[in-house]
Amino acid sequence: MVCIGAFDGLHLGHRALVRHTVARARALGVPAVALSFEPLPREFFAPAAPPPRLLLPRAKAEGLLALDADQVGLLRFNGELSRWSGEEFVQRVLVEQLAAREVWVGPQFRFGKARGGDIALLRRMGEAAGFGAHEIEPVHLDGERVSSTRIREILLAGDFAAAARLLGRPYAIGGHVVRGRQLGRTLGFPTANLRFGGKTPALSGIYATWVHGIGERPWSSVSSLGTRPTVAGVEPLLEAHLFDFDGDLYGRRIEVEFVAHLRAELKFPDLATLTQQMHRDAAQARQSLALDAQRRQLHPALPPDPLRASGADAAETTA
Ligand SMILES: Cc1cc2nc3c(=O)[nH]c(=O)nc-3n(C[C@H](O)[C@H](O)[C@H](O)COP(=O)(O)O)c2cc1C
Ligand SMILES: Nc1ncnc2c1ncn2[C@@H]1O[C@H](COP(=O)(O)OP(=O)(O)O)[C@@H](O)[C@H]1O
Repeated sequence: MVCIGAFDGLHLGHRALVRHTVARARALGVPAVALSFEPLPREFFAPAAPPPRLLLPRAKAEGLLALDADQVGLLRFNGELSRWSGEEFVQRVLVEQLAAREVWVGPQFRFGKARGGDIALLRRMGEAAGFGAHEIEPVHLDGERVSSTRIREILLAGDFAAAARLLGRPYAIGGHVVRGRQLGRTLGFPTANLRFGGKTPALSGIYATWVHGIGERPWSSVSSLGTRPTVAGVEPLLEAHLFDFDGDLYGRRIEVEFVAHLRAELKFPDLATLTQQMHRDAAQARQSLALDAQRRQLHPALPPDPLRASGADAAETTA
């Protein structure tokens, strides 16, 4: 049993597809395989200006496993794969490599050279090769289709509550804490830094955040996501300053959950001016988080996140 998709975000639509595939696999007593591509085809074709990503590759793979897929295949999307026709893709991957019994895809799924392959091709080749091909119904919320594009727009607008409803969990980015220039501590704002490995994050700015993976409870924090123009940075980084925390986080796996957008990233004339602003950001973040904590107590709306494992081994997602 195989499902295929870009799966960026693992939103409600993706989850419905994977869950359905897993249920069919269990019914037929065969393994459930979730197939995706890395880089995403759109990243491969636009290396200079890659489209923003909701989910990093590792988070995607972990998220698919957390949804009970038995195997996750991330096909390396390179020059060769990009030249395979739809027919070649079906023959080589689905028939020869995976011997699929059934293949499930989302609405409007396209594959193969020039996006020439579609559900009709899957059905035609499936009849000849002996596998079934099916498309799941699109998932709607509030009268609109759930899509990665819609979620990117909502995140950019800073509406994290709406994004959480479409994702089925709060938006978060996870990873291992790396060393930076060790400047933060001299400003009074040490920050745990996460990198994006050449991917373009879907967000930019300063945020009130909860950090998961430090203790039992989410840790209140203020985070900056951007290239740090004040210190002539280039690479995008997510930096979380944890309130009332003192300890070594290098190498630790954390997950940063976004709660509120505070402001855009700016280029300051000097570090003193940046630091003054960071104090204001911190005060604002504490306020937002206090409100968020209250709201959650009153409306514990979201179900437990299957993508968020316990503690430091949390899935790298929104994840
Ligand atoms: C709350 C907060 C707000 C920030 N805002 C900006 C900003 O507007 N512009 C900028 O260039 N860097 C900003 N930064 C990033 C700092 O430049 C960075 O944390 C500092 O250079 C320390 O870097 P280091 O972790 O490599 O030591 C911000 C960081 C935090 C924690
Ligand atoms: N309150 C805190 N918030 C975030 N990191 C902290 C905090 N206190 C100590 N640290 C540690 O300090 C490191 C960040 O210090 P910083 O001077 O910004 O160095 P770097 O440039 O390497 O990120 C973090 O990776 C973590 O190990």
